[in-house]
Amino acid sequence: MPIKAILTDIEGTTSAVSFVFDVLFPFAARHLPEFVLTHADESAVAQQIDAVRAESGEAGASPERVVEILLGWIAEDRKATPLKALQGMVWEQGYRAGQLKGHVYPDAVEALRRWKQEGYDLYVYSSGSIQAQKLIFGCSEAGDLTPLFSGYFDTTTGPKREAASYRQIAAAIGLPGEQILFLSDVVQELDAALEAGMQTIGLAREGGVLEGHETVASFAVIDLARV
Ligand SMILES: CSCCC(=O)C(=O)COP(=O)(O)O
Ligand SMILES: [Mg+2]
Repeated sequence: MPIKAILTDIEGTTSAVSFVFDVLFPFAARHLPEFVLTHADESAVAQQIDAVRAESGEAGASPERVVEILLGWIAEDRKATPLKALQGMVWEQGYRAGQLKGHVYPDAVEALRRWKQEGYDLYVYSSGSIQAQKLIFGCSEAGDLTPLFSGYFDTTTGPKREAASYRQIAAAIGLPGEQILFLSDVVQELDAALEAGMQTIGLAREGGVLEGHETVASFAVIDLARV
């Protein structure tokens, strides 16, 4: 069956790992403490603080202790849903103030635009929150790319290394897995998507092979007719 939709990862796939690690994460680490302490009583933030307490097992953690936990999670690149939600809120301030501009590889911008024009539906699945996904593409160096996308998925659907998450995404998109092509730089994510019946292509931007998956270094060489 032909591919009808493309589901793409962000970090290491459409966008440089260095942008996430050297720009986004340090920005969040710098601004998150004041953001959390200032907005702790607002419901959207309070809800995430409670989720940090639940996930860390520290039910009575003060807001200051919650900030310490969050900074530890940033340092270890933990894909914790409440951290990702709070990072998205902090990054929004940076993007709106013009301090951040989303990095998207030019080959990814070109291919995504072409695929959309050819009639493919495009979706995003990242550990970054849906808010953060809309920001990186909406405030990108190439302009607002959000009109290209038909939907966004994050860890509220499930972890990226579990097949069940991809089954749920296929059901939400309304297509059988075999008509969805998943792009990622992480072999465990590709394995999980394959197990759920999706087609896969690995992105190895520095070269190399993602074992068990067709691997390319750029979106420019992906030929959807051959998938
Ligand atoms: C949405 S940009 C921020 C990316 C992020 O926080 C992250 O953890 C990257 O995860 P990905 O699943 O895109 O590799
Ligand atoms: Mg990735």
